[in-house]
Amino acid sequence: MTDKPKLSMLTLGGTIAMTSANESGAVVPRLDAADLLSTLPELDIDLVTHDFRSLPSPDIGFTDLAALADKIEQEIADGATGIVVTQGTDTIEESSYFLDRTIGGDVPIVMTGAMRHPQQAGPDGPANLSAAFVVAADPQARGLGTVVVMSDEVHAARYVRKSHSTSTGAFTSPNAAPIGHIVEQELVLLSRPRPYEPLPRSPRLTETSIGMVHAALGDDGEWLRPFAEHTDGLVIAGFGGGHVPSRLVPLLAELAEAKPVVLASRTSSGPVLTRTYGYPGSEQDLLSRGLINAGFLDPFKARVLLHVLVSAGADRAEITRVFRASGEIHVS
Ligand SMILES: NC(=O)C[C@H](N)C(=O)O
Repeated sequence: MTDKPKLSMLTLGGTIAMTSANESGAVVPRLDAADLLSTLPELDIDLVTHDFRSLPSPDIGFTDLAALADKIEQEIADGATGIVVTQGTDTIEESSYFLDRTIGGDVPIVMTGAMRHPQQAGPDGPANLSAAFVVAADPQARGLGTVVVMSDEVHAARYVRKSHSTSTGAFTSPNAAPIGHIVEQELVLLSRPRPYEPLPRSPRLTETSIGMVHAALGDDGEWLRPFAEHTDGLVIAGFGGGHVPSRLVPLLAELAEAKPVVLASRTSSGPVLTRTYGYPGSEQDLLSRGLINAGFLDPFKARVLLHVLVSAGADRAEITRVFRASGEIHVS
């Protein structure tokens, strides 16, 4: 009998696991869980490891995420009290949100990665991985859902963004703040996001296609109709509080009749408005034409959520209800 935390570690690749394959020095994913663990002091935990994928994170897709979620649920069913996932940082804000929305229960899922690869001076991977184990092993983390641990900060999956392309402090929670810190190898928890009911993962996840379009100055939207034809739903990342050029309005209204069209903001923080502006192409105009308000959800997380809902066959009323609940800021 042991009362050590029983953790499972799954590796997906990313910079944390990259080394150069030739003299060019350019790095690719090559390291496995044993390599990553060899950089840490001995851990006082019961640990099983799974080398799940070895990908740069731009290559992770919904098929990988669905398989990862299934595997994590299996690990939890087998008694894991915490899960650590390593992956590339480019898409961790999306994959963490996918896991957060589709896996229920209290077992914390802690994702981490690195901004500097192991061959650079001062690689951050070992420190991030060590911090991820601290969080996953701490009973306070039960019920937190999926979190991203980077630079000794704990970010809720629903808020976290990669906000810088190279900094080791790249991860922020623009609409909130980190929900915790790691101090002297211990978790200091500041707030707890309100738990969600898990959403179903449909087998149709892999064949669903949700498009995302950013509003841009002077865009005439000529290309939008052929683009939209190939999608099952759209996320429009509008200017400011949720605005587009007025000439796009008739087409967006037409599309919103045919498929779910979600309105987010391209600004990276702050919500889509509801009652400030009334000009053609404003938030009020678009919402009155059937676009669904993403609230505080950024366009990338809105796209993940719409993907999950559309693939599961949710109707417009259900999509609107889930977005209304998900677009709020929930901490206590
Ligand atoms: N820092 C990183 O991990 C970036 C890398 N391109 C990835 O996402 O796989």
